[in-house]
Amino acid sequence: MSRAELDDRVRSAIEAVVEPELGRSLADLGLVREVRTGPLGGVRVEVALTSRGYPMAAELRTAVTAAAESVTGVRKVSLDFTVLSEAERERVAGSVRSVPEGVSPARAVYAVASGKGGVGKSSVAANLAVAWATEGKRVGLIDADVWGYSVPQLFGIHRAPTAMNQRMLPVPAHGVGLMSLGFFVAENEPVVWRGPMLHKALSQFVTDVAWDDLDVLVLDLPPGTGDVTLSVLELLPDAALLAVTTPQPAARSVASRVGAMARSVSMPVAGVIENMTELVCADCSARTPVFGSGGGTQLAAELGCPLVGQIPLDIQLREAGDAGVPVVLSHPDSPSARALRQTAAAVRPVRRSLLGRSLSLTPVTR
Ligand SMILES: Nc1ncnc2c1ncn2[C@@H]1O[C@H](COP(=O)(O)OP(=O)(O)OP(=O)(O)O)[C@@H](O)[C@H]1O
Repeated sequence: MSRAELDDRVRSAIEAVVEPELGRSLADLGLVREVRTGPLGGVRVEVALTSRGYPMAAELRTAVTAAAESVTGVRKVSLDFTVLSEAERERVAGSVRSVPEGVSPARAVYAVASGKGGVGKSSVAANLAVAWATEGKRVGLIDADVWGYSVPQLFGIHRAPTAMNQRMLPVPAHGVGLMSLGFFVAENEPVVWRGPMLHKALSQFVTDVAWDDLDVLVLDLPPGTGDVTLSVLELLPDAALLAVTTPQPAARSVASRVGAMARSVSMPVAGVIENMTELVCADCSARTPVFGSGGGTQLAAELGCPLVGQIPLDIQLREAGDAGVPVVLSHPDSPSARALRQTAAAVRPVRRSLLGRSLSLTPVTR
């Protein structure tokens, strides 16, 4: 094969790599500056980064190097990064889109809620998002749990999002685009904002973020039935509720208030997820219902929706959350990861009834 042919093959392989922040190929974004192969299978590659402090350089280096090395005849890859000029950056930024106000950024929107804190709502939301992403869906996750945000920790991300064309880019991690108030505050700093400011922040997370044609948008709601939940419903009227509870009667009865709130604003309930269903003994397979049993089934019956999943108590789930890699990725064969994947497969979109909704239609009289 001639050097020119090898150059072409390496260029095609590299150009197919997807730039993680914008979710588009390097060819699309025009970021591959140079590919030059030497006589002994050495390749010099130059790729332009979209900004000086580009946060995904390590990931991009790994992906570009692997793509070049996958071409037969390539022995050694040397990759240099440069940065787009202002004019080039403006061209790329011009293609950053966001959804117009009032239009849903995703085909399905699920608001994950619980009656009280600590039942595992955020862990479930994070793992469902990753499970859908591993199925090939384009998934976004908004951490609407503004006072108790845990998405940065669960995904191991502690940096602010990149801004482009006056839009924030979702922070990519483990295949999911993320947005969280936690990305904007120093670690452990309390959030003391009140209702209207939080509503504004959430509305920016929906309309000022470049969510690009998502299949699924997951919202991790704060526990309870407060203002933030109502704000979310106002901003994303097509959201369907996924109610998380433990099997305990007390947890179920608080969760049922969330269901009642959803009904009062005509929000459909896509399902109930029972978390911490039982502890499975690693050595003897004995199952212990630490938090009692029946809560999920009863809540589903009360809300008139399916029980879409039962997730066991699993130390690997807790460890994975602490390590910043959701359990469906870090321990895919663990009991909780299996149950979470099954749950993701069982959730079906539900449409909100048009009854009682004001439609933006004007009747025509002849
Ligand atoms: N099935 C499970 N097995 C083991 N540990 C779990 C399970 N589900 C959640 N946990 C652990 O329980 C703790 C609380 O979980 P998580 O933060 O997801 O709950 P939450 O309902 O979102 O809480 P909050 O509303 O306070 O944010 C975490 O340490 C998490 O790792």
